[in-house]
Amino acid sequence: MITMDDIIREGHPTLRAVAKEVPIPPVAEDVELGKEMLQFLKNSQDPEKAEELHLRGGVGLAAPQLDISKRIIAVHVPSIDPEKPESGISTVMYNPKILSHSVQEACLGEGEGCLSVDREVPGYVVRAARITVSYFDAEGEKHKIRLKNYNAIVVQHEIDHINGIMFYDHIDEKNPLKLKDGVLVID
Ligand SMILES: O=CN(O)CCNC(=O)c1cccc(Cl)c1Cl
Ligand code: NI
Repeated sequence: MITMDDIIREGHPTLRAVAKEVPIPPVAEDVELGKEMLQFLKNSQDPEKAEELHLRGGVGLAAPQLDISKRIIAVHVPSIDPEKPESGISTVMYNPKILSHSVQEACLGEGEGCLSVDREVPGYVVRAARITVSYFDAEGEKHKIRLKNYNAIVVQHEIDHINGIMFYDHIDEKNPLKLKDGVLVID
């Protein structure tokens, strides 16, 4: 079971490496890893389990954060609207790839956090508001999906991880709360 002890922190070189593509269909070890990454996210969002296991909450996780330099990410973003269960996303992506993205940009009003960063880094992380992502699932099936708003932001944060990019690389140091016109602020 993955716990916080398995997560490497900033300064560890693996967080700055470009991770390697995995064989498709994923081998058993990579399938198992994906399952454990998704379970970690679910545990981290369960108040009892999170307390019992001392987990910080997370909506995404990338294999490099476990010192595994492979292009595997997991996302578990519950839908905020029970009437629209499809508005959340819960999946493991192998070799995810952003095929295209909107010109329109977006950021989270509260900024972003990272389990590999043991400090608050204030500032807007401006990303594409909408993305089209292709990825392979645990069975080796290819998917092509369009994401927007919070789901799109989270997947971009995770794909950054497999490219050695940290969320604060996107923050304008001189003026972290600067917002260009037209950037959608997501709350
Ligand atoms: O790489 C994944 N993590 O570090 C897990 C912890 N961070 C989050 O869940 C998180 C928090 C805020 C905004 C975004 Cl986009 C994300 Cl992803
Ligand atoms: Ni992160």
